[in-house]
Amino acid sequence: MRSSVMPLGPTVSRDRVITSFPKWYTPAACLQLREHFHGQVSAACQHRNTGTVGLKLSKVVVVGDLYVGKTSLIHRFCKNVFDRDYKATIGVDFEMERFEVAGIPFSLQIWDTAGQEKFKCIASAYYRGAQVIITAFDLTDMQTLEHTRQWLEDALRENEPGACFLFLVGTKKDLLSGAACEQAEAEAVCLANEMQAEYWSVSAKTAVWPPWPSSAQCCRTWSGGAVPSCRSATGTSSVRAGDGLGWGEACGLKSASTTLRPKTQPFPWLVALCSWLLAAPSPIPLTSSLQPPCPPASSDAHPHQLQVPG
Ligand SMILES: Nc1nc2c(ncn2[C@@H]2O[C@H](COP(=O)(O)OP(=O)(O)OP(=O)(O)O)[C@@H](O)[C@H]2O)c(=O)[nH]1
Repeated sequence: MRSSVMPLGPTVSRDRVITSFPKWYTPAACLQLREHFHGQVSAACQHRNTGTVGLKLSKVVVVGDLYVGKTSLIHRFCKNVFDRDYKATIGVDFEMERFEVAGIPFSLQIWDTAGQEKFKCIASAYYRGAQVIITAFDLTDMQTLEHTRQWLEDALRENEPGACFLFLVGTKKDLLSGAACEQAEAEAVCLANEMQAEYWSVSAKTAVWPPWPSSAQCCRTWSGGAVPSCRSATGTSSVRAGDGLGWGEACGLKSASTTLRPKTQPFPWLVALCSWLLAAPSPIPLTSSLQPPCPPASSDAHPHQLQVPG
């Protein structure tokens, strides 16, 4: 994983100061548990001794079919605007966002790539050096979900194996509801598990986060990096924890009655992304964050919840 040191810049805006990480979108859609944070990172955050983890700049590349809403997503996040008119991205575009995550100055360099075939050649030149690949698809057009495999494959080809954190993001959540939405999300969660990506459904239009999608209660069995299997389930008993490799641990499924807490952060999935990046900062090799995992702070550990003293 590559990372660069940034010069100290202006202070970040208040909504970019993150002191606790959000819960998963669904348990089945999440890969990262609190105990997966490297012990050194947790300790640095707890003591606000960020010198040990450094200032971070991370490159995020957003890929996916044309018209799925990549630009809209980024614009909502960076500028808090939504444009109903479609303007195709020509080649690539990029935005920079500064954060303070758990006391650590942190910058995301977000690359918006064109979905149109004719620009693919230009866009793919920018895949290299990504720490995060976000593969986006349109929840109302399941063909775009099928195409995410190819987009991801292309983006991964330009990067070192195992060097990127992956997200699968379903867009235009506001246009879909009920059974159709549940079906689309269930399929997407399965694919995300296969890709070893974290899944989120989002809407750039409403920026509102949906209630708990009960149909997405997929169980995940994961054994030491093998491709996970995925199937519907209503309970928790069939979940088998991974073999101690950290990322592979099953996701603490709760019963179908569990409800997603209300939105507390405008873009929890991007905050989740920060938490991933923070979990394995560059001075600490990624592999060392896998074993041994640092002990959970409490028995009800869940993803993205590294609390920092206020
Ligand atoms: N209702 C709704 N429409 C959306 C949403 N996100 C994007 N759109 C619309 O979908 C169209 C395409 O959005 P873009 O963000 O330009 O899509 P893109 O993936 O960047 O497209 P390319 O640049 O060609 O790759 C636009 O008309 C947007 O207004 C959403 O969350 N809800």
